[in-house]
Amino acid sequence: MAQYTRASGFVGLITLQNPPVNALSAVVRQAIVDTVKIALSDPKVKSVVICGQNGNFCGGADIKEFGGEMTGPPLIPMIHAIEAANKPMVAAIEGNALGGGLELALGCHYRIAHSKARLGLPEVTLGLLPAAGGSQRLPRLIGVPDALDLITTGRIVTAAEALRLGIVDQVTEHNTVDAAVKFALSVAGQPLDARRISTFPCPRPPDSDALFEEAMRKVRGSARGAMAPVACVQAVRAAATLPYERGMEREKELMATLFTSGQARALQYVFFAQRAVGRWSMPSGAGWDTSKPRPVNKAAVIGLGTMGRGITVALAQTGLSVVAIETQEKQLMEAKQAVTSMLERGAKRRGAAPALDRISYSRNIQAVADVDLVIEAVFEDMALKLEVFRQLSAFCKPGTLLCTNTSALDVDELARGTPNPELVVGMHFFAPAHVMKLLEVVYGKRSSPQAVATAMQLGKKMGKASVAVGNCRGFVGNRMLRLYVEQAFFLLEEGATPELVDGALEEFGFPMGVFRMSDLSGLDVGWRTRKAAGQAQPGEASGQSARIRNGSRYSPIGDLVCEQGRFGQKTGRGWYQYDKPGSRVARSDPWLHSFLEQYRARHGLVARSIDRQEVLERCLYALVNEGFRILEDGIAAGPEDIDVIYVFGYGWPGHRGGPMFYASTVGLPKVLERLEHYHQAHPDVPDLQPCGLLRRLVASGSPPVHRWREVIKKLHSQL
Ligand SMILES: C[C@H](O)[C@H](C)C(=O)SCCNC(=O)CCNC(=O)[C@H](O)C(C)(C)COP(=O)([O-])OP(=O)([O-])OC[C@H]1O[C@@H](n2cnc3c(N)ncnc32)[C@H](O)[C@@H]1OP(=O)([O-])[O-]
Repeated sequence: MAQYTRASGFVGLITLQNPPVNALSAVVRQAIVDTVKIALSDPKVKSVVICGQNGNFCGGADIKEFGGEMTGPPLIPMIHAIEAANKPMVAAIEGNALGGGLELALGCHYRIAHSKARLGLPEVTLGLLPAAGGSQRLPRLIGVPDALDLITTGRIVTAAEALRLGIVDQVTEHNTVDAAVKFALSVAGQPLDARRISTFPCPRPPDSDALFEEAMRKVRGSARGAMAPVACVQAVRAAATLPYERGMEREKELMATLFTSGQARALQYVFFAQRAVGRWSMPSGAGWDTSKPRPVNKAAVIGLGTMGRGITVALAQTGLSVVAIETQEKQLMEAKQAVTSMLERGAKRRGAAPALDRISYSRNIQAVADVDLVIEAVFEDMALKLEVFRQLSAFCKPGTLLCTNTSALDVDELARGTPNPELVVGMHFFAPAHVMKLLEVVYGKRSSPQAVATAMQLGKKMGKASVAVGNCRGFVGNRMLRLYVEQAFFLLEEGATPELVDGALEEFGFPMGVFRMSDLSGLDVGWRTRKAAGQAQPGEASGQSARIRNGSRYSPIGDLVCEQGRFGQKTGRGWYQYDKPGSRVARSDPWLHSFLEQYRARHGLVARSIDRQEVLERCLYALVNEGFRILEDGIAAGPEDIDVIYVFGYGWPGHRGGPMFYASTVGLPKVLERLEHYHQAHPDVPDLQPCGLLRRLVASGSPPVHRWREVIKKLHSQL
């Protein structure tokens, strides 16, 4: 819908009305076409202002329409008609002007933005490109380098930066529509040819071929197989090398290759999955719409190691007051310095003032007396955490939420150590905590829905993709990861190399394969977990028993490599070798290859040729299978929860949609058949046995992923 009114007697005012973001649905597009016609034929009207209802200009094309047949007037001619208008068309931009919304504004002759407005062409994040003239008009307006940056990254800019770039003509602190109407009156009757961006020559940067080759090299390097960033470079290149009409044809061609691609569907699934996880629920039935969060005005962080420092920064950047507590003087001073420089760097990037004054530091745990929520981030040791929770329960005011950043310990056991277990939840951040977008909010058996609601709301405030999950060993992310790593170890036993396994996973789209990632995070981290679980046993046992734990196959390869002091980048040796400790460039290590041959010989294992397909199937299907078990156990409410966790916390390529979405694109019957095949080949690996829920979904005709929640709900209601 779009409403037409007159403002100040001579200005036609077109207001987009499609809450919550005024997306350009078919109905809205038709209404724009109609109201623009009315305004241009209204003799009283000298100029026209286009704005959005509810302080939001326009969130772009209606993504919900992409899955179906496109109806209604197309965007491109609609915007052309606005640009060709014989009366000044002024866009009054409040809130968001994104994608087709910014393209609509670029079709106008002038753009007035509120200082809090956000502008951008994020289509690439949806597996698309700006296909309503954005890839042709933006380079003509702001130049190729800045347009390339915005279009290939999908970066959203503030009004201040948009003014500096030349995207908008004016920024106002006051009512934007009033300012736009006043401006529209001031330009009434002025010539417009010089304001029609599509007629602008596109400034050709010196040596533009080199610039585009460099841009292409860069996006291919970071895209990890994603098609859209590459198409975005090609579209902007068309703007720099072709006349506008031919550039628009090229834009259309490129968009056609993307629009129906699996990658675009996967990224749009991730977009809606991110919104779906915000509508969280617990097995009790309580959820986002029935649980009111408690207000959090002041928070505390206990333990200022790497995680504690990142969490302190993430909290302070929300505008909250934070008490940062570390009992050791030296660590406290070091942490203060680290937090200060992280805040200053972040503020510089955002062009804002660092929130240094929001943080107070203390060595005394009693400083938590007036906070609303505490996040504990001390060393991963149950006895230590229980002691901290005991003290917190003594010093915190009634009702203070006690959150733990543990990544592996039992949240219920921690809660049992306090007088109010209903106030205890896990807030599992990912390193670096002020950068990584994922937050697992872990509810225990006694956690109150209000505690979960509060943690989820705080997560959203920190800009996190927050996912509510049940308490179990490894929660969701790490629980699935164990199966993925285990298969990688087994593949080494059977003849693969770290290079082969990592090559297959990186070709799939992961930023790093399992062994390069292990070298980065430190092999000793996993070793400590395996030792704590009683799996890793010292020394080199030989024979079958060395490779069996609790009746199942176990690979001691990782333990044996650690016993050599090879912990990865930090020791300069791990699965790969590095020039020196701390360096990041991995090189194949002949020592590791001969170690693998000797290991196989000692255990009577014969290496066989393994291809990339088998690597993918074993590592990814084992992880997916555990995902189905997690859904079966009710630890995660739906596939979207698992997929958001893996895309925003474990480097799963967004253009593959996440593990559960990926399984649905491969086809559940295929995943089931392959798991049965590998379980038959490896009967000593019970985790390869297909999960009952997977069998059930296949038996019920493999419904599309967005319908799995129903099947799961029915399954749980029958239990
Ligand atoms: C031709 C052209 O070149 C191409 C092809 C395009 O234009 S492609 C499209 C390009 N546009 C985008 O990429 C912008 C996408 N949107 C956002 O980034 C954010 O939404 C937001 C604008 C910054 C607001 O954030 P928010 O945190 O305030 O609210 P929300 O929870 O996110 O959103 C509130 C509700 O609105 C829904 N929604 C948001 N944007 C939408 C859109 N463009 N289409 C359809 N629904 C949308 C969203 O699913 C949610 O629904 P529900 O969950 O309540 O049912």
